[in-house]
Amino acid sequence: MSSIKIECVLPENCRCGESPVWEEASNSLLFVDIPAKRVCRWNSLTKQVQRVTMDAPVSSVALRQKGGYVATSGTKFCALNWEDGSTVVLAQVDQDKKNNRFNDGKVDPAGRYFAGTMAEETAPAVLERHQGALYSLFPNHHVKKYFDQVDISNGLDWSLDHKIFYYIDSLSYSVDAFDYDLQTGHISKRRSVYKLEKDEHIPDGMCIDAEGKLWVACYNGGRVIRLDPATGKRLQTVKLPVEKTTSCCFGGKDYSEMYVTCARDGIDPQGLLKQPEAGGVFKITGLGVKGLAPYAYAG
Ligand SMILES: O=C(O)[C@H](O)[C@@H](O)[C@H](O)[C@H](O)CO
Ligand SMILES: [Zn+2]
Repeated sequence: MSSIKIECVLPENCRCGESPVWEEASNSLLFVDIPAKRVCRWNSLTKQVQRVTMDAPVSSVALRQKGGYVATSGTKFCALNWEDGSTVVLAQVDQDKKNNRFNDGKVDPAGRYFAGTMAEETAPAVLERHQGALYSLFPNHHVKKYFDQVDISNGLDWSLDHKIFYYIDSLSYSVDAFDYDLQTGHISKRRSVYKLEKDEHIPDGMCIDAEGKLWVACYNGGRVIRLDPATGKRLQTVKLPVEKTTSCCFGGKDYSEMYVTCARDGIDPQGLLKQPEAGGVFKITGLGVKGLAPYAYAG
């Protein structure tokens, strides 16, 4: 039996931390603080954080094969030059929906950048429904729209054989799967693989491990859960000392550590006394399972 250890490695006080991504080349964790319009890079060796502020809420960040990063900011897919903080717009979506912004995003095994949108929230999980859509940015900067009517587009990842795309629309309280065609980037045959239980609250960010099991961060549930998408069973629950856990990824040596982001917004002063580390970045060790390296955008 492995012994699980959970520690807050960075007390960043994120209003809404999200999109943790491990960058092996720099031994760093990238993540965003959405309403703070900030992309952060925490060096796990020096413990130093670098921060770049963008001009709109930034909801996800990903590696780029050419160097630097890509990010979703407002309703734009952008390239981000880390050295000088400059951005270049690669594409824009939802131009007819002024109140929309991107939410979670991730690069697929072929180098396409997937990300979905949502209406801006007036409070956590309070928003105009069915305004979002799911998109991907191809390496040639062409945008493909998959479907709309999304409430809160959230966690996403691909199966180890690249034949399944897993996806969360938070307010459906479901983790869904689609057949995936890696060659074309097409998805089909949507089905649910897991419905959240009441005390698990809202499914948010998600990542797959090296055994093909899914890890889902439960917003308001203060936990990450491990699911077997083949059987629809929950295999494990790992509780954290903060309630608004938003997303998770594997990183560190051989991707044997899990990093979890969380939010501080929406917790009253009384609540913050009980969870002073809300908005920090957490590291979980001793899970006994590894993750995968993130893919980098190919455009
Ligand atoms: O982290 C995200 O993905 C959203 O942008 C957040 O706002 C929360 O998920 C949401 O409030 C709960 O559903
Ligand atoms: Zn999210």
